Amino acid sequence: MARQNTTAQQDTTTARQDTAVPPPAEAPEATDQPSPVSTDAIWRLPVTVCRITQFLGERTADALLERAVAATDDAWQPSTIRDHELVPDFRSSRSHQDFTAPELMSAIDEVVEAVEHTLGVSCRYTEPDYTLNVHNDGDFYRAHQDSTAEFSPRRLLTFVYYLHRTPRPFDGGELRMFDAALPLHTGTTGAWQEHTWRDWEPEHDSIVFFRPTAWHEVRPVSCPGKRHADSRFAVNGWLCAPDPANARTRA
Ligand SMILES: O=C(O)CCC(=O)C(=O)O
Ligand SMILES: [Fe+2]
Repeated sequence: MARQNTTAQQDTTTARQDTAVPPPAEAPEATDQPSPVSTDAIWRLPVTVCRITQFLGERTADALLERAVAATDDAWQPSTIRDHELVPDFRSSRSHQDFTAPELMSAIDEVVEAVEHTLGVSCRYTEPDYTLNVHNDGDFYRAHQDSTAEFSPRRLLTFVYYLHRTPRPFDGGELRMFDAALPLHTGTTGAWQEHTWRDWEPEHDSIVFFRPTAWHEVRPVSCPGKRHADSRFAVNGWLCAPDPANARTRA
């Protein structure tokens, strides 16, 4: 047990006692009494998020937003989860699979080394995989992980880049990042209602990076006018480990 320095310095009697050889410890009696020490302790570790604002700069971001707004109507599909399942009360938004943003990918390349160091991941030889997602009035995405041992384990780093018109034409839509709950004793992660979190604003021209195993959600969006151009736009993707199925076989 820690003791206060001041007491140790002022009280010489105590100091001498501290250095004396203690009497031999008696062997503890064997007992069937359960220990009163709680084994339900949980470490709550704030999850690390790397966030950069004004990431591409006004001109590039505004041009990207206009491209996103103008993206052809027929390529928008209701967003899916996991194995392309449609689960409207878990995820409500629309996704555009064919949207390309090479200027965003180059900018990510420029910062990825700093992000790797901060998050403790290595993205060597990874390939980006991304979609454009829009959330309009009433849309949301409930708490999930982007990768687990079973689903999409090749995703090594998540990025989400936000775009919207100014002033922000919607309310809500924060990215909620849950703190990691690490059990001292395996087998318990605590009740879901006890989890703690931090919300991040989906600010135009900002980007966040986090580990794909982190629990996160998109809070419901309120956009009463329901105009497509007033949506919360996000280019959301991952840096993925190469698919072993595509590896060249040795000659
Ligand atoms: O749009 C966001 O803030 C996050 C979206 C997300 O979590 C996802 O698409 O997996
Ligand atoms: Fe996600």
